[in-house]
Amino acid sequence: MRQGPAQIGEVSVSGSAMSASADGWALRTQGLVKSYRRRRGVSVPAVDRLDLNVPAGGVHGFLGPNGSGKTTTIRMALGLIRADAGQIEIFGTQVPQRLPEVVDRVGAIVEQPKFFPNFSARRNLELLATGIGTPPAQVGKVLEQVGLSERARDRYKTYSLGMKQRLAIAATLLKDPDLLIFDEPTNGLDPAGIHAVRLTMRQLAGQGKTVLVSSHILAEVQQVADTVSIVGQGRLLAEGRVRDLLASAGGGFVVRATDPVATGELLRSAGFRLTQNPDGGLLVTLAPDGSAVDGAALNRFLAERGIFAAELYRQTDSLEQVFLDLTAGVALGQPSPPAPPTSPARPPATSQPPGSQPPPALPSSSEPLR
Ligand SMILES: Nc1ncnc2c1ncn2[C@@H]1O[C@H](COP(=O)(O)OP(=O)(O)OP(=O)(O)O)[C@@H](O)[C@H]1O
Repeated sequence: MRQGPAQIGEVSVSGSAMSASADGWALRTQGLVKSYRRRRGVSVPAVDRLDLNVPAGGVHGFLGPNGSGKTTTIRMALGLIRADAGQIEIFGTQVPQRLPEVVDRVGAIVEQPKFFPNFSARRNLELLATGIGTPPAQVGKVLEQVGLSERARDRYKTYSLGMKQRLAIAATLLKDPDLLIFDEPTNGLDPAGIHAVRLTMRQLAGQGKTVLVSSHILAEVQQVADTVSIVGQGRLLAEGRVRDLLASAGGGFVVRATDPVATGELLRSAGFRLTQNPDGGLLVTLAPDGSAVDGAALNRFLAERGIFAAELYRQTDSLEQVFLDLTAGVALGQPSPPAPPTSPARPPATSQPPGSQPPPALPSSSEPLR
């Protein structure tokens, strides 16, 4: 980082300068760049001058559409691939240069880990624990932490997808890390599985850990994250507390119809922007002309096509809407909007466990947000 660790946190919060220890941040990147070479030798940036600030403690959502550079960023932070430029710190320690110093404080699921299908969950974890020199007693503890104690003796191959994912989380907990990095942990899970993983993430945060969770489903992470970084095309679009970002959102309309698939297709083909509402129904966030949705016009549009919504109501709280506002009118796959001005970081005042205090402020969301 440009600032040495001692300066990290020399910031102004509510008008008063305060300093935070380097541990005030779990992970930070500055000017991070990674390009991949495509056919004909053209280099395309997957991560583009990314400044990421993940406060220590709490759940931090790393959000953005498919292909926005989340996995690439995570892989660089874990030393799995090399950055072209920029810097990364984990708990104030520069990585990958000094990764061995912090590696034990980090647990990550980037791809589905391999477990032996015919071994029980407990046996699989015992093998892993032996491999990394963790006391076997830790196995029972991590199974308890992810709510798998009851099924620990069942064979891995009999596990549901959600249980497999929770076992993967348990594996990352064996080292009792301070920072957990989960790349799209709810991919492919049913609502019950998603709920269980969410609950696990909240519980881990409650124990003072930092959970960095990436997802392309903004609405889903909105329910579990204290703070988020929203990226688009490799660049930071917004960062801050979820509640601050939501306060800036324009909202949309939720439509509940008897045939949500057909209704969704109809709306999409007419040019409406929509997404799945986390509590059910379709969340229509933008009218075909890119303007805010007019509830009466939406109702009329549906009725004229023989669709009578069982419910249609205004929904104001949506990170999806924040994202759409930030990329206003710029369709995904188009050039990204200019990067937000780099504002000085606002790290937590202390490194207390997050469960005991509200999430710390992040770089001002008022800068990148309108
Ligand atoms: N090994 C690779 N070689 C070439 N291009 C790559 C490679 N890995 C990723 N990319 C490209 O880099 C961009 C960012 O991909 P990345 O997987 O980091 O995005 P993501 O935000 O994690 O997406 P998703 O939500 O789909 O997982 C994409 O355009 C992708 O096609």
